[in-house]
Amino acid sequence: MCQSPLHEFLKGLPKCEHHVHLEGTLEPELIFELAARNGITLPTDPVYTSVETLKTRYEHFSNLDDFLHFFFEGMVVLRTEQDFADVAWAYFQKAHADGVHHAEVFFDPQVHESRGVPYDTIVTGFSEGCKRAETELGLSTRLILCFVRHLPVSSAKEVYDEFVAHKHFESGVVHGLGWSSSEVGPPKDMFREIYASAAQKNIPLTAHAGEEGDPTYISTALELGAQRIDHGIRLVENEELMQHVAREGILLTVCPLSNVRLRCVTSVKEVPIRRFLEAGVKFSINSDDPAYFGGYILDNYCAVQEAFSLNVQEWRIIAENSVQESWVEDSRKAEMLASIEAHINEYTRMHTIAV
Ligand SMILES: Nc1ncnc2[nH]cnc12
Ligand SMILES: [Zn+2]
Repeated sequence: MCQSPLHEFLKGLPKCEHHVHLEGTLEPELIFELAARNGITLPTDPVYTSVETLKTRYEHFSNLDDFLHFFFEGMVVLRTEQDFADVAWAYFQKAHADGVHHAEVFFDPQVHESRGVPYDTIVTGFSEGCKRAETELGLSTRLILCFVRHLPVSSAKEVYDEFVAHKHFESGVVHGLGWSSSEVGPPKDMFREIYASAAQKNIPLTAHAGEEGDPTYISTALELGAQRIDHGIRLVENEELMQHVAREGILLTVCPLSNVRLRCVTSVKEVPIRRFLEAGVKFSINSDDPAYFGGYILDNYCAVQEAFSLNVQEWRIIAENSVQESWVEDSRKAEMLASIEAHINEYTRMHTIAV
């Protein structure tokens, strides 16, 4: 538990998570359990000797691609609909305990399909997990299908065609599209055609950009139609672009503990939280791949508090922007805004009495 006097306040603060990869919530314990259940032999690398050796290796990623190697290796244990549903359900339970009211979650079908898992198995399993979270925990959820930058565009196109053929956007099974994986290297605009087609269908679009890559990765994503930017911390390197992002109310989905583990920054203090607040840039705080980065969403909120000592008013701005920029209907936003108001009023009342 964090030492901040605001810990209880932060725990109860209604949260929206906009940046978490369901495959990144696969805890080492579950990797070993699913490997046994599915008769899968894990790599012979000694880091797979035990849960402990794997966790220790996760503490020493050298960069994004070093992490991605383990991220893609870990997810091979996901084979059946039940596996996908189980990992999602395990995440939603943790998110609920951390005060998440609404979760928008990524998944990478191209990677699973490339090892022979059918599109239907992946989407049906994950969406079972979402339905269960809605029914049993009262969470609202959104699935966001991510294209990956380390595989050929042709494989992204195949997945996009399956998504269109299944009418998964129209039926609400998949709510939006994103891109992720290696940032620097592949062409910045590799998904231009897919995003142009999706934009025509009014599908909400996001993109990982400005995590390791410079601000031109962000401007390219916006040019291609992204309405939101995942990470985006390098936005501060371009003042003009930062003003544009602030003016347009484009949300950044910031992931502080991820940035530290992947060495994009040396400590949470270097994540430009204050700069964004001062410039009026909207952002939410998220966990990215919590099973790999040492913390779920509340740990990220607490790390931000320890680094920046924000006040309740600043947390109100963050919490309200997170709701306002969620991809959810207005009635749900109104409910969550009311919960934030009630939580802050209660905290203020208790605090006033205590003083
Ligand atoms: N932090 C991250 N950046 C890019 N792609 C990812 N896929 C999972 N986590 C990611
Ligand atoms: Zn991510």
